[in-house]
Amino acid sequence: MKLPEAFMTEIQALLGDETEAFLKSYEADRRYGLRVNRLKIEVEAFLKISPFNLKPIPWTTDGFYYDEEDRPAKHPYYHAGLYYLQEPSAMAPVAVLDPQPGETVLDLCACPGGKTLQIAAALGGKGAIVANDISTGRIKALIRNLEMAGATNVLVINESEEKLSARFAGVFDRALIDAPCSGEGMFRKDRKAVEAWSVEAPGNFRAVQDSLLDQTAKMLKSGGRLVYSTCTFNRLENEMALEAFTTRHGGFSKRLPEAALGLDCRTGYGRLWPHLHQGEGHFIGLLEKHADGREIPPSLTPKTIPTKTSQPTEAYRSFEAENLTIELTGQFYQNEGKLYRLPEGLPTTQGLRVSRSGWYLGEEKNGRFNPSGAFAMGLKAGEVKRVIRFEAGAFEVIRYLKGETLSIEGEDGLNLICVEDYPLGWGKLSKGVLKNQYPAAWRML
Ligand SMILES: C[S@@+](CC[C@H](N)C(=O)[O-])C[C@H]1O[C@@H](n2cnc3c(N)ncnc32)[C@H](O)[C@@H]1O
Repeated sequence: MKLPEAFMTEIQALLGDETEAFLKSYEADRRYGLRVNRLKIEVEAFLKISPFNLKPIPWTTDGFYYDEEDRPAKHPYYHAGLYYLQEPSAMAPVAVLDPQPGETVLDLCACPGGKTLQIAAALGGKGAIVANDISTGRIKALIRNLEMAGATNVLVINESEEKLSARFAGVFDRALIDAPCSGEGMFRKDRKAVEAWSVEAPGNFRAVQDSLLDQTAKMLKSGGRLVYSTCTFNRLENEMALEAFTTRHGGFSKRLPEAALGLDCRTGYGRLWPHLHQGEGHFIGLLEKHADGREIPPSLTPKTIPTKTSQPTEAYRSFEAENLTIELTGQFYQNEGKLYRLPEGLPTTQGLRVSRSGWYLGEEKNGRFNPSGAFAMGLKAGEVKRVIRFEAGAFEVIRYLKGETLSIEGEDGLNLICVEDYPLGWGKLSKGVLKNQYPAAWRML
């Protein structure tokens, strides 16, 4: 492959003698990655049922290489959200961020959401995530991915970093900036990325990268951790962006990623290279805000989100009593008949463009509550009174995922349809006929 001269000069400066090995890696086939969704299933349990040829990705505890011919996106387990398909080196930034259950985490450039899902799995449903992206068009895919994965504690926002930082000052324990960049790490898997690149490209991204860093600095708590990552190799968008940032903000210091992750840390930051790591490559900087960093003015300390209803309506509660074995707790929000459960402990979002206020439970129409597909995906089989379970290899499961009506035995009424023990969606059974409620947008083609 012909690579741009200016790009190769920078690679030579970074890699010296290793440049040849780097170039040779462009002849190798790309590797494919799958990350087990621990919101749905433990890694050990997944490995027992997985029909794929999996090999561990060294810098993760839940990521695996699979063979292209495995076609995991075609399997019912994919529709059950048991895993997410993600480029292997893209799994490293969240491994370095290392979010903990109960924390409040910002994912500033979140779409389409691979890293948001990884954060959600690490939190295990405890704590809250704000997933933001400037692109209105890309948010839809993010919401769909969150819903299918059963991530219920994510607030999705579609705002600029300036508007966000004005509202979320001092709120986050950890923040991820997976920044827009010149995409040099995409050259091997996408030849069009080479054509789109120009000598000016790295410099063109710096202004937005600097702004994302500056605004995130305000949003972290003292002692909070920031991961800045890109899928590009040049120093201008990586080391130099972070050195300039720490010069502008004295309250931050550089930390090295855990040695156990096996990243190349020779520049003082973490890197994955296609000739050293089986993946396309990534840059990862880890910074910590000093505990004695600038304090947040009291007027900006977070208040709980004000809600139109803090409790769900009668219609929801009667749906719950009829169909579930649990009673949902927490704070709820109802807007134009649509009911959400809010993530906990976040400031008010009034005046911000909120694309999804947490877990979308369903819609009330004419006094009746109709549950959403997202509600089904956030539940466990044991939390619903009537459940229909299909084997992964059963032809009914494919017919259900295609939106077809099925003739099956079971208890009349609303049923949670599962592949084995893992929810896929709802269906209403009446005298042996299952009316399919699988969302049209999620159907298998
Ligand atoms: C590398 S992609 C993020 C990938 C994502 N983190 C994932 O793992 O799926 C960069 C994202 O940054 C978004 N973006 C660009 N400028 C932004 C800004 N000023 N604020 C927030 N997001 C921005 C783009 O729309 C794009 O979705």
